[in-house]
Amino acid sequence: MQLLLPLGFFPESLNGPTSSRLISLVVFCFKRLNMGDWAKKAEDQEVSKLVDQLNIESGSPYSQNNKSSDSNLPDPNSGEDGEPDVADPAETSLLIKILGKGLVNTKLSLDIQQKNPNSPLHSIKTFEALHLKASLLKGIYAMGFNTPSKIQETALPTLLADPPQNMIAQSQSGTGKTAAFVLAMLSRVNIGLNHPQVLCLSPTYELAIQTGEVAARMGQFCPDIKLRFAVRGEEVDRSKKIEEHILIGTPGKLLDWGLKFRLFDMKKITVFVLDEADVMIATQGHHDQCIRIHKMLRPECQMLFFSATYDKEVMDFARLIVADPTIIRLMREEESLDNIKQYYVKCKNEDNKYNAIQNIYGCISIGQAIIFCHLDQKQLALFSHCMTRSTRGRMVKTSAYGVSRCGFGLSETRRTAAWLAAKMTSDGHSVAVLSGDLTVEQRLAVLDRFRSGLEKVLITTNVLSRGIDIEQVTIVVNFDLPVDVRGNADCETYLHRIGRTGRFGKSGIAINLITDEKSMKVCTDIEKHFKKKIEILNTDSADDIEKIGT
Ligand SMILES: Nc1ncnc2c1ncn2[C@@H]1O[C@H](COP(=O)(O)OP(=O)(O)OP(=O)(O)O)[C@@H](O)[C@H]1O
Repeated sequence: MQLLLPLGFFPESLNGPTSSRLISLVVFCFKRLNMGDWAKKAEDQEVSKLVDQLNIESGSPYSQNNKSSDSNLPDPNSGEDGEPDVADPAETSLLIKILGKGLVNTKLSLDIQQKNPNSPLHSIKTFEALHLKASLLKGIYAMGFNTPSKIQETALPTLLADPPQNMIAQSQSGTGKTAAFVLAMLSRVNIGLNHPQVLCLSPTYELAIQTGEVAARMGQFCPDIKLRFAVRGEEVDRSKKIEEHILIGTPGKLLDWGLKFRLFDMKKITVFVLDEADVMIATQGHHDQCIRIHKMLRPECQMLFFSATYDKEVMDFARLIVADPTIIRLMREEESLDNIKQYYVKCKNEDNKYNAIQNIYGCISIGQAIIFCHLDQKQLALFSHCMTRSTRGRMVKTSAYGVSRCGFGLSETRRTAAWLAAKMTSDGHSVAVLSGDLTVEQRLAVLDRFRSGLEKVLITTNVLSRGIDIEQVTIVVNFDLPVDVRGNADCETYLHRIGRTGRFGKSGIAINLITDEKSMKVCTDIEKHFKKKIEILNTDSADDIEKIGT
């Protein structure tokens, strides 16, 4: 079995940090090989009937929104077509029946949840039913996936269909979107052709690496499929065309390689995946780069957009640039998962916020925690400078260590990750800080240490709000609630942040720390937006805290 490891999967020419990551990934894949899980197959008659019904009633398994395929892209700011906020209910009601139900009980085991037709993790069919290549099926089972989740079961037949169909898909955080599009990417590769055929764009370095790791694991029995990361720090020989089949990376790097250096031909791309599509469309820098790439692709290229959230403008825009997409959407109240219990804590001031965290830690056992802060640029720059100097490239006890060494201005800049990290460290917690201001190597090192459990608390910013998949995270704390530039609730970011816990049906806790009317209003607006209760938690009461931990 060891001989089947995906050595051929890894590009020969990789050097730098990513290649060593790939080596450890081989080891990782090897460790995780679990061929004992082959057998389990769950069929649920009732929901199978629903799907059959769906086929009959809609004439197509999925909603079709036949928008223009015009490759002359419209002005993203002009969006005046007045489309409804959610997809036409008549078109999507059946889909929503399958996808939209929240998880019902956080305490149920994964298996039970997957058998529950009301759970978005419920599987209607088996992976075999998708008629995948045997080597891919083997990879899926080796990852421990027995049955597809709802998004996988619903999306994969369309993703794998011939002729290829475009898709704009939404499913809640941690329900298996990445695995779905990665499977589609791997299935589409023609190993007879030695050039890039699949592009997968991620908003951050970490997410690109994580997606590549999923692809490597899933493709571990497909040694001929080659993948390459197109991320910051990844060197490329400009005199040689890229030969790997799949490129996963950030838009800027892919644009450099494809357009500036012409190291591969965009016209030969057959699958284009936009992960976290809404942020890729809505964020200025990403938007421009993604659209430039998109414009260079052939109209026949399969476009796959995935995210847990799409606001109206983003969805309208996506529907304009993706020709005839199959759209899988959730209703607003179904976007947040019931397995993530949400609370808010009223605090008098920043110090009091810290006390709330202390009290929670004192009363319940927490696997790993992610704490989201707002960091202003000045603080970040100073903090990062201190860290670089104090650690000399090594990431040991990163943040707090660096902070104390450089004498970070604790008094007036209390509301910072550094301040929080220092305080938590002095209380005996093992803490790491990850912000967009670190070098990519530092960021990856911090994340790796946290992922492997060396640090139990990760203090971070929105840079890690999306996609990062760490099973052991049981609690997410919004030390500062996410707001947009005008100070209004940033509901999408909130949902992605809390989605770092409660992965694939596990139970999770999200805690929002509130200090004033402004932050209370943000919290209430988020509650109203998702139509999901955020309960008050009194962290001065051990009894109350214990209740949330049960
Ligand atoms: N069919 C499956 N069976 C068991 N586990 C699965 C299955 N599909 C995905 N998973 C696991 O569930 C976790 C979440 O999956 P994934 O990261 O694909 O979710 P996502 O929807 O992309 O999340 P996000 O919205 O945060 O990006 C991962 O650890 C993944 O390995």
